[in-house]
Amino acid sequence: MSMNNPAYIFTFFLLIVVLPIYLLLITTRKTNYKKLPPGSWGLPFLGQSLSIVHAMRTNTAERWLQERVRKYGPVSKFNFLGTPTVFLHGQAANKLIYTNGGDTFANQQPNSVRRIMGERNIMELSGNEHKRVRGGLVSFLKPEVLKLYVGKMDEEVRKHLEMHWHGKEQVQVMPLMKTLTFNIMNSLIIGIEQGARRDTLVELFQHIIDGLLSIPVNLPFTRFNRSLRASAKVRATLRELIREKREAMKQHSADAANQDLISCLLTIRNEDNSILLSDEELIDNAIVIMVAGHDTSSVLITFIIRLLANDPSVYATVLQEQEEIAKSKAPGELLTWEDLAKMKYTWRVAIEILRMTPPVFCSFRTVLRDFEYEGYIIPKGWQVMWAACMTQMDEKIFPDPSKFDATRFEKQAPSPPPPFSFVAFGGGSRMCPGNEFARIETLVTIHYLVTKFTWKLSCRDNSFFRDPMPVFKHGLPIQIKPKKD
Ligand code: HEM
Repeated sequence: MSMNNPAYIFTFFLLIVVLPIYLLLITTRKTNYKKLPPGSWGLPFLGQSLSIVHAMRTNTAERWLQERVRKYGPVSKFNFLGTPTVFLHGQAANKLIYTNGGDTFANQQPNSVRRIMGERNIMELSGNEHKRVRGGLVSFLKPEVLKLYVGKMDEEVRKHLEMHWHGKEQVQVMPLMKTLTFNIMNSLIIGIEQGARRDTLVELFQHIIDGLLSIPVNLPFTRFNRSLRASAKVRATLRELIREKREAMKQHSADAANQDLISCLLTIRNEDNSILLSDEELIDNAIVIMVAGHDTSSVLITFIIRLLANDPSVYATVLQEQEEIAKSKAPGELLTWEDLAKMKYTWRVAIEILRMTPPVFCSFRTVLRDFEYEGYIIPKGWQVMWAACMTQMDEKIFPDPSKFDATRFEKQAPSPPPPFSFVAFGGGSRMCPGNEFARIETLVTIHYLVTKFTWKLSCRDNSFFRDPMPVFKHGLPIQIKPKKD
């Protein structure tokens, strides 16, 4: 082949010029990207959103995540609802997320959640803003204050049983527990008593919840659109309610101020006498609390009712504990804070249920600055996602994780779970401030259920799926019989 031959010139050009440039590009690209976590971006825009939403709806989401971990390890990237996301798994990852200050992670929710719940809701805020709003909410949700409301919760539970359980042979547990916990929240958080206004809010809040993890496409008839419209209507109702409460406080100040969370927040002032929370902050946070509070607790109580129907030994121990407390009360006497302190076994049962089936499946943070974890770079602007079930069902931490064992959480158990492994209520500065509220309403409800009724499951399929909260396919129907007094 002559040196002037065009084929020779072309080959020479390839070897001497193009190949070195190609190799240079490849290696540079490798250097820039080699530390990004493994995983694929999936479909344009949608990424893996449809696949994970489908896994939740078929109750295979835990398996979906476990397969990711098997394939890519504890750190992997994917695209969720249009945002580059890194999925982190393990106790060390939980610790990293819960203990890192506001400079690495912001508690920004997916766009759909932010638009529905409002920009000023506590889950969107960081640093001092978060501290201020959280401080306001905790001033009502702390045990010293909530202990004064045990009687009010007791009355709500009894009213509920009177209206929806007594005189019935069959009930659907899941919708009823939603009604009950929603009514408790209505009474203690926003202070709306029974009536048409409450009934409208129940429906609107269900639309809000349905849209939270939906694909954020705002077209008529999408879930997201229905949720946004419901959120606007709830806001209008709460604005009106705040106006009424202010008016009532002017008339009979002290009484009206101590009725519920909103009234309590309306009275709290900063040192310079300015109001602690603006009306918009009050509204956004009342919505968050109503959503965060009623759906989670109703799921927990429903799981307990299912377990008590299926496990005679756990049922017998819970019943014995509750009957002893019932025996110590006069007819009609309300439960007290001290009674709840005696319900230790019942609460351990609840905690073990939260371990195996945490109502909150996964949580998110936004990455504020590039950081390195397990040898990978997680870039600023990405979203971090983690799931409580991943450590709570890890056999290295909780041996035989699929076995229900309420003794795991006994103080004297041989090895209590290590920190950041049981995270059903989250952790760190953002740990659920409603855990005490949830404990009270759960214990009061179970007390009256086991002492006043017996029940058995009346449907073969009592399975559930996630939407994103657990939903029982048939609402968990049960046959009930009242106990003789
Ligand atoms: C069984 C019941 C409940 C469970 C399992 C639960 C679970 C959780 C979890 C896991 C978080 C943290 C999420 C994260 O880190 O991103 C959280 C936060 C929160 N929960 Fe709960 N929750 C329950 C009941 C309640 C109740 C009854 C209320 C209100 C009365 C409530 C109010 C809140 C609020 C306001 C936050 C946000 C805290 C912050 O960002 O500082 N929760 N909850």
